[in-house]
Amino acid sequence: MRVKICGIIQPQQSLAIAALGATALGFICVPTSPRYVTIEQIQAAIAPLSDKIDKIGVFANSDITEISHIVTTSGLTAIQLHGDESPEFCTQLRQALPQVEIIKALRVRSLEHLQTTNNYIDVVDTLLLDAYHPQQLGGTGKTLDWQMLQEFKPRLPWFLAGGLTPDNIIDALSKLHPNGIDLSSGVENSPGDKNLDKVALLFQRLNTF
Ligand SMILES: O=C(O)c1ccccc1N[C@@H]1O[C@H](COP(=O)(O)O)[C@@H](O)[C@H]1O
Repeated sequence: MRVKICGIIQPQQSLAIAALGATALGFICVPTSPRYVTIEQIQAAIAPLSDKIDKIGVFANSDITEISHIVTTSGLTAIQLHGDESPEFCTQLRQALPQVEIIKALRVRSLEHLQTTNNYIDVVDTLLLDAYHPQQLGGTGKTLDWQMLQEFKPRLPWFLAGGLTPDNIIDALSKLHPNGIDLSSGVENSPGDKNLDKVALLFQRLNTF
């Protein structure tokens, strides 16, 4: 299972989190986020990492020129689209960056809204489900209604996100079977400052599951 730790700012934490077992690290490229990182910060955080670690840039409603510039200059290997990007936008992004994994995040508002993931099946590689928050785009610590996801079995691999912590992860995985999990605020001291003890506890619990 893929394990993504998102919202990393400090280069030394990226290496430590990869060493603890993360398969993917996420970097927030959304300027309004308290976890926002510049291209230079991403380069510094990525430099010591092995090629086996996925380096995912998180964007929300950015244009293709900007995404392409950040991805190609920073060394990111995947793009997470966390805004209101349409399937047509994803198709155009794929044409611009054919080698890069595209992950479409959906901030799920309802069971009906969840069905919109069907529109992305042919145009992205991976789906990600996060909780809806009326004021914030992500990193909210809010959990999804896991019961609502019981029947979610898309044709694409998917990440479960939204309010996951070392304390609720086993409960989540006993109810749902995502291909990956994504944690941010549930393993940090303050926005962007990850708590390495919580990350270690997460992997300890995952290893016994
Ligand atoms: O973390 C942020 O600040 C952020 C800002 C804008 C878009 C997405 C963001 N983070 C994403 O939020 C989810 C879940 O976070 P949490 O575990 O509930 O804190 C995750 O996919 C992050 O990539």
